[in-house]
Order: sequence, then C-alpha cells, then structure tokens
Amino acid sequence: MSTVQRYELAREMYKKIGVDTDAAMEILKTIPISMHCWQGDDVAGFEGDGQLSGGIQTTGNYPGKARNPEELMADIDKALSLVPGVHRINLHANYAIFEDGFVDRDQLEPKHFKKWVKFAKERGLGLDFNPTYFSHPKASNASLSSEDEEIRTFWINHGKACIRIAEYFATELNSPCNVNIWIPDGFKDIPADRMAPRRRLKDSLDQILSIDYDKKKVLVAVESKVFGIGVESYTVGSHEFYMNYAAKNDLLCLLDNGHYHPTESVADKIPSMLLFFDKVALHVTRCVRWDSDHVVLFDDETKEIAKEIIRNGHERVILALDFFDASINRISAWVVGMRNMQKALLNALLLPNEKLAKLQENRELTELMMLQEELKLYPVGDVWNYFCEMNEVPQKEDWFEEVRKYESEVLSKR
Ligand SMILES: C[C@H](O)[C@H](O)[C@@H](O)C(=O)CO
Ligand SMILES: [Mn+2]
Repeated sequence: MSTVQRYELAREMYKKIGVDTDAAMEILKTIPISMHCWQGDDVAGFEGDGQLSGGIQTTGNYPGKARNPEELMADIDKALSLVPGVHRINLHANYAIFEDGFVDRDQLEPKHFKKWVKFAKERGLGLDFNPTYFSHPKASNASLSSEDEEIRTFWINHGKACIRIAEYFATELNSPCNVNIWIPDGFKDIPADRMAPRRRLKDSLDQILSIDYDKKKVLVAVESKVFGIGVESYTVGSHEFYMNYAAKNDLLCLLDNGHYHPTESVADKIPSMLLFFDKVALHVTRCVRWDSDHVVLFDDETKEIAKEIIRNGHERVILALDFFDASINRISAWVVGMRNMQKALLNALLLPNEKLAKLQENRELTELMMLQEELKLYPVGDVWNYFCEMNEVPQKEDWFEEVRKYESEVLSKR
C-alpha cells in the first residue's frame, strides 16, 4: 500500500473521532523549532580550544564533528534537509566568526555574526541567540553573580553586546529573536550566603536590560537550573529567582525540562506559566537521571510537553531544543530530535482534545482513561509519513541513508 493510500485510511479513522488530519498537518507546518547549533560540535564554538565548562558535559568522541563555521553550516544544512518544515537556528555567542581579528565576549558586535545572518537569510531561517557565560577563563568562579566587580562588569557587557546582536538578527531577518540567558553560577557545597550572589545577579540583569532595545524584536528569556556538575549544592539562577524576575520585568521564563527535579513535569508547568505570562519559552531535552542532555525521543515526556503546547496555543510557546550527544553521529542526533519533537506535536494535534477535555469536565474519568489509552495506537505514523512526503523529505527511516552517505563522503574525511 502506498503512503497516500495509508494516509487516506488513517484520515477516515481520525475523522470518525472528530479529528481533521489535513488541518493538523497545516498547523504542524507552521510551528518552527529552534535547532541548537551546539549539537554539531559538542558546544565547542569557534573561539579556541573549545573546552567546555559551566557544569555541563558532552560525552563521547564520535568522529566527524564540525571544526569551523563552514563545516557547521554544511552540517546544519544536511540536518535541516531531512526535517519537514521551516525552522530556526539557535546560536550561542561563542559561535562568533572572527574575520578581522579576535575580540573577547564583552566586545562582540553584529559584524561577528554577519556570516550567520547571510546563511539564515539565504535559507529563510530565523535566528535565536544565547550569551555564553561558560567555557571562558573569566567564568571559572562565577559570571553575572560574581563578587569580583571587574569580572561581573565584563559579563554585563557581554549581555548588552548580545542584546544588540539579537536586535541586528531580528532586523535583518525580519523575525523577532529570542535571547536566552543562562548562567552556570553556583556552589559545590553548602553556601553561607544564598542572598548576596542572587542580589548581584539581579543587579547584573537590570544593567543588561537597561540598554535601549526594541522589545518587539528582542524577546529576552531567563533559564533556571536546579544544579550543575561541580555546583551541586546551590544554583544562583534558580527557578524561583528567574520566574519572579521574569514576571516583574515582563520577560520570558525559559523552562528546560532537564533543569528540574526528575519527577517534576515541565508539561505540567506550561499552563501555569501561560496563565500569568503571554508566552513561555522551552528547551526540550531528555534528562537521564540528571541533566544529561540526551537526544529528544518520541517518549511520554516529550508527548506530554507537546500536548500542552497544542492545547494551550502553540503560538504562545517559543520552542527550542537543547541536547548535545557526542557519542553518535551528530547530524543523526539533530534529525532524530527535531523529527521526534514534530512527531510529538503531530500526535497532540491528532487527539480529539475538546472531547477529552469535556470528558474530564463531566468527570467521565473511566471513559477518559479508556479513550486516552486507545488513542495511543491510532495511526499517527501514517499521517507523519504523508506529512514528510508532502514536505519533500524522506519518510520513516529512509532519511538515515542520507546521513550514512554524508558520513562516508564528508564527515569521515575531517
Ligand atoms: C548550551 C546551552 O546554553 C545550555 O545547554 C543551557 O541552555 C543549559 O541548558 C545548561 O544546562
Ligand atoms: Mn537549556
């Protein structure tokens, strides 16, 4: 049976439960996912030795990682060619391209990202941005919460520089740029003063955001974390800190589902955030026992997050991925993660969400459980394959042949 025939059967099946598969695919096509550039080179960037710090780790030594902008851009192209729809690229500041001499992070300017803008423009992609407060000698103790005023000023200036660069992205690409602030600051052991570093972080953020910038073009988010490697006892940028800071200053709160206690559900946090904020930003990742940043799977956690995105209005969620696996082919990692996020969104779009909500409202909980379970085996895969065909990307596992070929022709020669 052809993909189209299978799709037609699936369409009828979904129609019987009141779900319009064509409409679901139309919506899916419009949901951009910000693909993180840092999966392509293990968060190394282009500044120097690429030594990663800040309590995050890539493990593995799979051959073929991108070593320069040209290789990273080529790898991004390859990955995106295997993902349906038009997406965004999420850049970190340590991916600046120095054509006329190196400058430190406090001196970064739009010109250091000119090549990225050209790359994005030619492909119709939006760009998002992240200041890089790790992998730097001045971040060995702390960054925006530093007790050393010279160090803190350096990082404040980095934050300001990044806002200017983000505004340049938004203007050039005619698409708002999400700037996400994450810092690794914290303590390995029990601190004596939990307040002072947070007071300094608050002041640093105030200073960064005091510059004049267009708030319609630059959407600033703050990302909390529960702990990092080497900073297990105390994190300055905790959830409560950032949620309050974001609410008071009309910023976005970014929820990374690797950044909470393992039994906490980010899916459950989404509607709560959306009752008090216009939008919420996400880093979708996979946490295996800790914030391990494994590749996103089509698993229950991702599916639950996707349901909340769809049920509460996808246009209110700024969706980005965040993982870095160096133990497998890095392009495959991107493609698996991106396609799985989309599959999870499609799965959510193909649920009779109104009917399910009504069953809950009417407390018909027996039927609700039964239906939610039966829906799990509906033919979402047939709709997904048709969606891939319609968007001219390989369906099922067929895309992997392309990755294998790229590995033998390009990656293996690096
Ligand atoms: C590289 C990213 O900035 C980083 O992963 C951050 O978003 C994070 O999640 C740190 O754990
Ligand atoms: Mn993150």
